[in-house]
Amino acid sequence: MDTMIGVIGGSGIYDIDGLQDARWTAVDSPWGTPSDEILTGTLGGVRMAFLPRHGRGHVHSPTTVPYRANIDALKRIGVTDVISVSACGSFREHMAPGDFVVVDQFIDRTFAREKSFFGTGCVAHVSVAHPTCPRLGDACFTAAQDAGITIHKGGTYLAMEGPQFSTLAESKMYRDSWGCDVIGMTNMPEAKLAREAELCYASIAMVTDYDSWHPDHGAVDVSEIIRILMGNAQKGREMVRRLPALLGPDRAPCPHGCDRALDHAILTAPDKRDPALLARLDAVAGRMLNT
Ligand SMILES: CSC[C@H]1O[C@H](OP(=O)(O)O)[C@H](O)[C@@H]1O
Ligand SMILES: Nc1ncnc2[nH]cnc12
Repeated sequence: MDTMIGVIGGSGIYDIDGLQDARWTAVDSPWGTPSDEILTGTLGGVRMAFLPRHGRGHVHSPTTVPYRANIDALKRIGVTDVISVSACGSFREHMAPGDFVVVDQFIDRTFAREKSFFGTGCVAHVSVAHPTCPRLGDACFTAAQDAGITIHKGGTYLAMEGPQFSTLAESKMYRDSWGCDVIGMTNMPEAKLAREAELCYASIAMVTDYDSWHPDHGAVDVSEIIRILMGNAQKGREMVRRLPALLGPDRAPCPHGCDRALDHAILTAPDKRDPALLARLDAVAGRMLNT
């Protein structure tokens, strides 16, 4: 199978550079309109796809990002591996603004979003015990180190609904009681949906601030976030540029089974399945439903 690296760019990242044969293409999805057109091309002989999570011009809020359409559209055009790059606040002194974190766990506190491709007429339960792909995360870690970025391996991301930042009490609870390392508003349900779509998913959190717990930093200040974000975005592009050489054009099955997540997940009996839902699942779950 050919590798196709899909990059979902968060706040501050609305394109990537260096792609050969770059073109923005509208992709139709039965799950709605994706956040924007998708920028496709090749980098070092590997096919690439880039989707700005909030759309060019930052149109979608964390709540209204069309997460299902985005993941479906990426899978539909052949993406095999998804790298999410996101701005985040930090709960750890040593994860400083400007640093990157390879996220490997999440606590999902979002509540106003569609979180599954499945439902009445085709019920499925996938495991998200290990919600990210270590193979992909390791490649990002190496790429970032090669680019001279300070990057931390492993971290728990608290996904909040937003759009407001946390209260001081919430910030302290997430840090002290819940053991979270970083906080953002978008990686859930994105990571869960990627797993349902059998896509390898790695999340790189780019620290912009210390949220509100830090005694020396006080409240989160968007103008300061934007300033840090500009530097982070350039570093994020440097990391992405190095990924094709590390992942290569030929893709073996994922050693962690991300691409087989649906093997034992679908519960609804074949004769009870809703044809309309099955039709919408053509890209996400076609491997399981067309047999
Ligand atoms: C710009 S501050 C808040 C905003 O930034 C993050 O977005 P993304 O995860 O897409 O980089 C955060 O989750 C909030 O949506
Ligand atoms: N402190 C914070 N909380 C939530 N999302 C963020 N994105 C960037 N900084 C953040």
